[in-house]
Amino acid sequence: MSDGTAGSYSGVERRGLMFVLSSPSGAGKTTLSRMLVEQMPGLQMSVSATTRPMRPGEVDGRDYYFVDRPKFDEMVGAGEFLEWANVFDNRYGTPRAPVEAALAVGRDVLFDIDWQGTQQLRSRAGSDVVSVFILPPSVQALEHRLHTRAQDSHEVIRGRMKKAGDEMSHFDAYDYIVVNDNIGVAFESVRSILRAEQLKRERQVGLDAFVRGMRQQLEG
Ligand SMILES: Nc1nc2c(ncn2[C@@H]2O[C@H](COP(=O)(O)OP(=O)(O)O)[C@@H](O)[C@H]2O)c(=O)[nH]1
Ligand SMILES: Nc1ncnc2c1ncn2[C@@H]1O[C@H](COP(=O)(O)OP(=O)(O)O)[C@@H](O)[C@H]1O
Repeated sequence: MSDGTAGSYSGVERRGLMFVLSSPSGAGKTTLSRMLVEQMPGLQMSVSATTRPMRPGEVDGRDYYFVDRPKFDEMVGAGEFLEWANVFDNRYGTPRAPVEAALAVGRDVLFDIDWQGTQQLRSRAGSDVVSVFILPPSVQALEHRLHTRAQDSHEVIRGRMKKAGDEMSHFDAYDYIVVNDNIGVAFESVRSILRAEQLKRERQVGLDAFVRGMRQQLEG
């Protein structure tokens, strides 16, 4: 089935993009990421490595690669990360190889990373990066969501609420801002952003040849 880009008609691949979602903890990026991967064909989630403990229900290799600090540092030393950062006293990094493999075949990659990682990706990949910052509708809603997720201790939640303001202060470095109040509305916004970015002229490699071919047919 065609995805509606010229590439899928002419046989020329579309240029893959790097789609980044960031937000303060609890604003909904994991939920939105899962919905996107389920509903957008060809979108691949980047699975990060982290030194933080696994939460109930998380699966190693699906949600994160859970590694200890020496292993993480070894990966840093071997240049295995596209970017990495310290977040909430733990380390998080994006493994380079799967991202490069996906982009090489024109697939889009979805990243759930913080503002520091987004900045690093942007400085490496420039206009191939599209970034969206997710805001909660209110501080009360954010705190409520962290408690109802029920996966972190009260102390951890307090720490994350304290850092939410810092994370939010970086909203102005992002291309798009979505307030996640109603999840269906927020999802539709994020999905539309991705779809529009996929259709950007500069991402559709081979348009010249495609249009030239049709013009020749019309003239001949
Ligand atoms: N720079 C960077 N940040 C990451 C990476 N993976 C996750 N994060 C960020 O680390 C923060 C904490 O993530 P997590 O422990 O899963 O908590 P949650 O945001 O409450 O679900 C979030 O802001 C994530 O976006 C990564 O590979 N690199
Ligand atoms: N729009 C929303 N309305 C109500 N609850 C939400 C909404 N979006 C996400 N949640 C819930 O809030 C909690 C935190 O969401 P999550 O996606 O884990 O956030 P993050 O990945 O940004 O930390 C989860 O329990 C999730 O089900």
